[in-house]
Amino acid sequence: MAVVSESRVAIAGLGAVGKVIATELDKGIPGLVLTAVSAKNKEKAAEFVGQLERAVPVVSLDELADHADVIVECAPSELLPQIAAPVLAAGKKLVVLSVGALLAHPELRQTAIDNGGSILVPTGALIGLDAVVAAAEGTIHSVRMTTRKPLRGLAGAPFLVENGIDVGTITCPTKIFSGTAREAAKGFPANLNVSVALSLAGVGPDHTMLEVWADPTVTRNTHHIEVDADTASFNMTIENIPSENPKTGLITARSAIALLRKLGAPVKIGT
Ligand SMILES: NC(=O)C1=CN([C@@H]2O[C@H](COP(=O)(O)OP(=O)(O)OC[C@H]3O[C@@H](n4cnc5c(N)ncnc54)[C@H](O)[C@@H]3O)[C@@H](O)[C@H]2O)C=CC1
Ligand SMILES: O=C([O-])CC(=O)C(=O)O
Repeated sequence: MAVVSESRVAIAGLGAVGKVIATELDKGIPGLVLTAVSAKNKEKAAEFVGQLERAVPVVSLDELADHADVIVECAPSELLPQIAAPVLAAGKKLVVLSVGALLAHPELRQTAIDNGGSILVPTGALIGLDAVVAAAEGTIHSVRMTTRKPLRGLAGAPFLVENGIDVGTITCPTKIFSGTAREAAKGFPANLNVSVALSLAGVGPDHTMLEVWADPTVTRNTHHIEVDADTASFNMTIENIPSENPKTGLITARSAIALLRKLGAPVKIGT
């Protein structure tokens, strides 16, 4: 019988997403083993990994590639190039949650190509990327997305600060942004990664159109997508329960875990 070796997984960022992924890896996912984490607060991280069944080292972002075959990026978006460059230069796999930051760093794709690395983008907090990727094999005519978030799921976004919008004063559903996924990535780097993932699956960041509503009547981060293609038209909605980070839906970590599980699975479901 063939001996299947385990892939070593490291996590960059132990926040709402990273802690859940680390915990699930520690519980056991066939073919995968957690081997390192990186965190801003090393003492808190050491305490966290100390509670795992199998403690792992807390290392710097630059060292992650030395410890693992697959590195999961779930840190603030501005750290993406620092995390990704050494991983891809070492020809390893990088799972990216801060998808929006990929647009500002197209050089990462070339680093992956030159060194045999790969960038994996999970569906994350969105829905339907399997169908969008399939439709993109033919011709997609249009992709539109509408996001509604409770006010605390949007607070502090650079677009709001730059435009003097105080979501705290909003008392009824209010459209606060209309534009492309590329513009959303700049204006909402911690809130709308999903729109960039959708754009990369389909017609690209300059042709994926987005509306964002600050909505005091919703408690969930809600994303609705509408796709019109030559093979199908479809629209879907996901209502995400916020995690300990109100900007991030609980399903985000689960999507990354499902992607990791699929890496080593003998049967892989979905495009
Ligand atoms: N692709 C998608 O569908 C989604 C993507 N996201 C994105 O995923 C990323 C992670 O999200 P969350 O876990 O909710 O964020 P979070 O803010 O809860 O966690 C980020 C963690 O990174 C840590 N960190 C900060 N500086 C660091 C450094 N120098 N080294 C190591 N760690 C550092 C922070 O202390 C924090 O614990 C964010 O960029 C978020 O915008 C979130 C939701 C959906
Ligand atoms: O969890 C969500 O609703 C989406 C999110 O924060 C993001 O795309 O960055």
